[in-house]
Amino acid sequence: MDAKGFVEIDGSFLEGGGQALRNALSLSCILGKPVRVVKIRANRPKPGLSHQHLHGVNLLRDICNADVVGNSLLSTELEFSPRAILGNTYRVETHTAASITLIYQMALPVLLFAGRPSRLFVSGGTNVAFAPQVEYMQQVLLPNLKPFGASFDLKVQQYGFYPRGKGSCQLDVQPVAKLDAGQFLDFGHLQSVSGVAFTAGRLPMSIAIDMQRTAQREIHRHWPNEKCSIQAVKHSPEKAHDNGAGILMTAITSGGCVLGAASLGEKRVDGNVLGSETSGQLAQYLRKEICVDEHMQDQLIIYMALAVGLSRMRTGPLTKHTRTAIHVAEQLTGVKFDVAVESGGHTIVTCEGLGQRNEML
Ligand SMILES: Nc1ncnc2c1ncn2[C@@H]1O[C@H](COP(=O)(O)OP(=O)(O)OP(=O)(O)O)[C@@H](O)[C@H]1O
Repeated sequence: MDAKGFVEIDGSFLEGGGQALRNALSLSCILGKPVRVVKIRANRPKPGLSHQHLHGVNLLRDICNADVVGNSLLSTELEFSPRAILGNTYRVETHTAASITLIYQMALPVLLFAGRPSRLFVSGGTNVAFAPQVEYMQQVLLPNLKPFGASFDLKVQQYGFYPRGKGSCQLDVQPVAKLDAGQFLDFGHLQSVSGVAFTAGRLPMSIAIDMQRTAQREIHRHWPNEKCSIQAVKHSPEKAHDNGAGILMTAITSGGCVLGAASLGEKRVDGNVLGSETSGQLAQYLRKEICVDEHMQDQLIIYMALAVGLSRMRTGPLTKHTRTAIHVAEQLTGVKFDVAVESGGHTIVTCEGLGQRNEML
């Protein structure tokens, strides 16, 4: 902590993207600790706050009635001094394709420690690159938060894609008194694979069907006896204004693990390629029998750090995002994460959480 009482977080460390900022500010609100984040997104081609990050910062400012210095577009340094988390209804209109799920990623842990239920409307992109697709948040993040005793309800009012955005969602969050420790160690065996392959706008339903068939065929090739059912949909014009295509596949195992893999169509969309890439990614997780997928890893770190008791996850090699999340969580909470690499490339991440209580309830 410096002389002015700020904990300084170096945003260029490891991944050097937006995640260090999101985790630092969420923890700042929950712990009531002022933070200064410097060198924000230093490793990105256009460093500093983008629309998504700026809207997230201003949202947390409103949720915590915080004092903020440096909250402007492309700013590379920010001081954030939170007050109590009250909980309310909030609206964020990004007017861009800023990722709605990443704004939710920042606000969700904070609202779990609010004094009353909250509702959060955000407009922007629901399915955009380098961020969880909204279906991933609903079908993979939500069940992975269950062991912590945390939950939310997420409704999509309108799907939105790059470059125009125009998506909108409603997130409802019930506060918790505390987070329980999460155990993600027992893979068991594969029980079923489900998911959704979608198109929207001018992209025809046949692309969704190609994604669906290829993805199902690949899973059945390796696991002929397990159920694999991917739904193919074309969003109506009322649900999505623009062109978009993507797929999310979710695997559930007998040990209670829920793993996801997702892909998004870019300029030229080949449904067979998207279906094959996504099922290939999921099959890799399943063959390795890991309990937490590559993207869920970093998203669970903040919950493990705050929980009461020992959380453990069995995953693949740690991503830079995860190591960044661990670094930020250790700096702000004082907890220690233990990372053990096992033969076969498994990693066991263990953390005795801070045992944070919700002072507002
Ligand atoms: N395909 C995916 N499925 C699920 N989650 C994803 C996927 N791709 C990225 N994520 C998650 O989105 C987050 C991205 O963090 P990151 O810091 O890279 O993004 P960002 O804030 O948009 O910053 P930047 O623009 O600086 O990269 C991470 O939590 C990561 O796990």
